[in-house]
Amino acid sequence: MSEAPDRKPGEGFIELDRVEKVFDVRKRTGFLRRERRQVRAVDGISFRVARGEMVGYIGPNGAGKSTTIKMLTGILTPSGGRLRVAGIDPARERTRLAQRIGVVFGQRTTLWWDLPLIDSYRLMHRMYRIPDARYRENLDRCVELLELADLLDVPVRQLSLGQRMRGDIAAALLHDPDVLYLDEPTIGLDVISKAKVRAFLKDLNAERGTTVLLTTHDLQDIEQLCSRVMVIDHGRLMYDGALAGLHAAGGSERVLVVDLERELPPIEVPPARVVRVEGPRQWLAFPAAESAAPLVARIADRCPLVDLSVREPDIEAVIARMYAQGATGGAERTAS
Ligand SMILES: Nc1ncnc2c1ncn2[C@@H]1O[C@H](COP(=O)(O)OP(=O)(O)OP(=O)(O)O)[C@@H](O)[C@H]1O
Repeated sequence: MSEAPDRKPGEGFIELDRVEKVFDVRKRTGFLRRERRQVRAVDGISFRVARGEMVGYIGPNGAGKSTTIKMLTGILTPSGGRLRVAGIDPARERTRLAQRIGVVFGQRTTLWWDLPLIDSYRLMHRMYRIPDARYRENLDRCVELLELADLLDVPVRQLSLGQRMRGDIAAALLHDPDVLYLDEPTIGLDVISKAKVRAFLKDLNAERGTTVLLTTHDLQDIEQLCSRVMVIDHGRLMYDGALAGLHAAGGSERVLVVDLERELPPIEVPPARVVRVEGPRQWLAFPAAESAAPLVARIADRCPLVDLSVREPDIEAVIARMYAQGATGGAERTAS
């Protein structure tokens, strides 16, 4: 990163202090009647993210994730509280902040639909006034690591979802941002594309110290990329800590699916338990916070194993269980 840090070590690079966002919504309730209602999308959230951290920001639909990200980019102005990114107030200095942040919305593209990919990059080169040498260097690096060389002359509308996503990630990084907001970057991607995107983000964070805030419904994104996860629901921060702690708080389980050479009685490998058997295939539930490797080794030791896969719990289920157990007190950090 070329710019000097704005914050002293230990201070938050992204700082939210009791941030709120209230929307006024008007709903037609009769021929001439309209009802005014307030939606508290973000309800007093406080957190700090240090420079170089990679943090997952998760929650059910409508929890307030996108609203938070929009306030962090300056698209939306908070209704209350204090918010700073790299020492900048996003709503007041949106243009200055734009030089420091990159944003990828998985469901939308920032690329020009009808233009070849490279033309979008050339336009961004000018829009962000990126020095030529820096643009070249960043572009070459992204093209190599995101495997974009054969795609540069292809119009964006002809790219597959996975290709387009890699193109979008490169676009967000050409100006060397210190912070990257990723909103569902692996949504709809196949296993190979997901792995490529995750590997790239990991390298980016390790080599450049880019601070990453990641919104996703895919727990594997979090597991592979983030040491810390924040859970938001109804606009409030419900959990802030390690993913393992979240699993433990919700008592959530993963499922190991094993294909055996032949039909066998249910395998006994506590604490895992067989939850389903269909011919030579068995499903074993085990605590999500534990590694699958020792379990697989124990099964392979005593059964003729042909194939296996691990199914992750979905985020909604983990959060629902966390509520059911009233376990938010298990958070490693204090949630507001
Ligand atoms: N511009 C708006 N006007 C009125 N209400 C809004 C607006 N934007 C969001 N909301 C409401 O604020 C709440 C939070 O929405 P938000 O999009 O932040 O949730 P989310 O966590 O990103 O959900 P998802 O996972 O579905 O994208 C929802 O109730 C939503 O309907």
